Amino acid sequence: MLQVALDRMKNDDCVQLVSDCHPYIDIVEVGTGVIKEYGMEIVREMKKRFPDKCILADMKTCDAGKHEALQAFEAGADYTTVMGFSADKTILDTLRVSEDFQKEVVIDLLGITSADRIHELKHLGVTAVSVHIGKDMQADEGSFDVLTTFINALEGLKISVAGGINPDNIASFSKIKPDIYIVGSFITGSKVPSEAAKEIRGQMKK
Ligand SMILES: O=C(CO)[C@H](O)[C@H](O)COP(=O)(O)O
Repeated sequence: MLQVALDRMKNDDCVQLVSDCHPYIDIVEVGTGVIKEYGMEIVREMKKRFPDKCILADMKTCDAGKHEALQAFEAGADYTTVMGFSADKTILDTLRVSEDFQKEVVIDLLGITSADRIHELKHLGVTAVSVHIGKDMQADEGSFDVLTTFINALEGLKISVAGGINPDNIASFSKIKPDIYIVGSFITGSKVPSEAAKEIRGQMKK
């Protein structure tokens, strides 16, 4: 699946971009910064406007798990994100809320460097993770080592990948056999976002 990440964008531009890229995307990610700007209202609006798409609220929760998971799911999100380094209780609380709503928690592995934590997360009941090379880490080639380090530990999990994915580097993300490619800047920063989304879709097939 292709998840388009809406980051550093205005409300109307988010709506326009999803309308333009509609045939090529499966999941709409309302980025953390966009949520900080507009609050849960933007999640509510995206679900209302695009009921046929899955909506991911990139809450990046790291504490107060129950409250933030409730916020996301009550606003209509199908997925919410929780940081992998959070306390186990935070993760368990969000998983419990997701069961009540029959929605999904995606654990963001940003900042996790040891596969041991992935085994612990599985033990807690986590089923979906995002292997994420952060915006500020993308310049450091060493940050991409996790793609190799995590391969065995990821077995059995639903995997998303993110971190500056574009047609030139998508092959290096493919080696961990992701279920979901998360693409932000390459699509949102493109002159014709629908063409960029179509191109990524083509690369995903390859
Ligand atoms: O979660 C994110 C930043 O924290 C982004 O949504 C994710 O990294 C995808 O965006 P890009 O393709 O621009 O890296």
